[in-house]
Amino acid sequence: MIETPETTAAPAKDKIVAKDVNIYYGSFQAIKNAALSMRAQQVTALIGPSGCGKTTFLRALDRMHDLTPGARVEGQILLDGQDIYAPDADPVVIRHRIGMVFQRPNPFPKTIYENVVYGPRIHGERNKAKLDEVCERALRGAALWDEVKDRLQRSALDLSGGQQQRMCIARAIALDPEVILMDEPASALDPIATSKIEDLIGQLTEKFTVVIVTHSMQQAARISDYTAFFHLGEIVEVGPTNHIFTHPREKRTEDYITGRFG
Ligand SMILES: Nc1ncnc2c1ncn2[C@@H]1O[C@H](COP(=O)(O)OP(=O)(O)OP(=O)(O)O)[C@@H](O)[C@H]1O
Repeated sequence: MIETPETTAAPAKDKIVAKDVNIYYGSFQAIKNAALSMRAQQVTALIGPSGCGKTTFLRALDRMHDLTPGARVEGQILLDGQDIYAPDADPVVIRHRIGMVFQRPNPFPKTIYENVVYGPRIHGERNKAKLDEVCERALRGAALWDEVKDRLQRSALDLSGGQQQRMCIARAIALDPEVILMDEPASALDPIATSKIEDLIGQLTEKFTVVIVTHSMQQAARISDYTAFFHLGEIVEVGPTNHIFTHPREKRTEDYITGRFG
């Protein structure tokens, strides 16, 4: 067979694949039969109206529901083909490979340095030179090094909200994860700090796979490669972001992106 350029081009590899995922809080079903492939070193945005299940789905991707009383996840979530819910899968290892950044910056009441090296320290790293190197690399990766390099021993609580959020991203990077999950990481920030976070997310895909929940369709359009539209616990439509925003297949997606509901 003569191969066309389409068949020879290497498709982006799937990093996380969710199959037939159902998530319950007690008897309430928050996610229904969700299926989604999240490509390696791409940004996948999860959008949809409030309460549609975006955060619930995101938290399933690193087994955070293990910590929620009454929550139950059914189905498969494959990380590089391995089910993270398999009986022999270790949640500690999974959370090492998949980092999470929350909606509000959550610095610990410690120095900037201690915040960033927190993960490597609790995983047993004691070597000061190694920790210094991790700290610098993570802060550079989070585009914060130049702003804080002269005050690493000052309290992280003295940083601005936007700096705190980039420091939280540095704290996630310090563990050298493969995937970074972000739950509306810029929603508590002003437009300038938001724009810095958005620029940073673009740079993160040089190394990491990013999955981000956002309320802002403009933000999803600016920063993501793929977009999944959630509604009432279902993934209604998923595709390349420019396609979803210009040629949605489903009426519900079109109604949402044109502002008819949500
Ligand atoms: N811990 C919980 N216990 C019970 N129900 C919950 C819990 N967390 C979320 N829910 C419910 O699950 C549904 C989905 O919530 P979720 O937070 O995932 O939505 P969302 O799309 O992220 O919303 P938002 O955009 O407002 O943050 C909602 O009906 C919510 O009330």
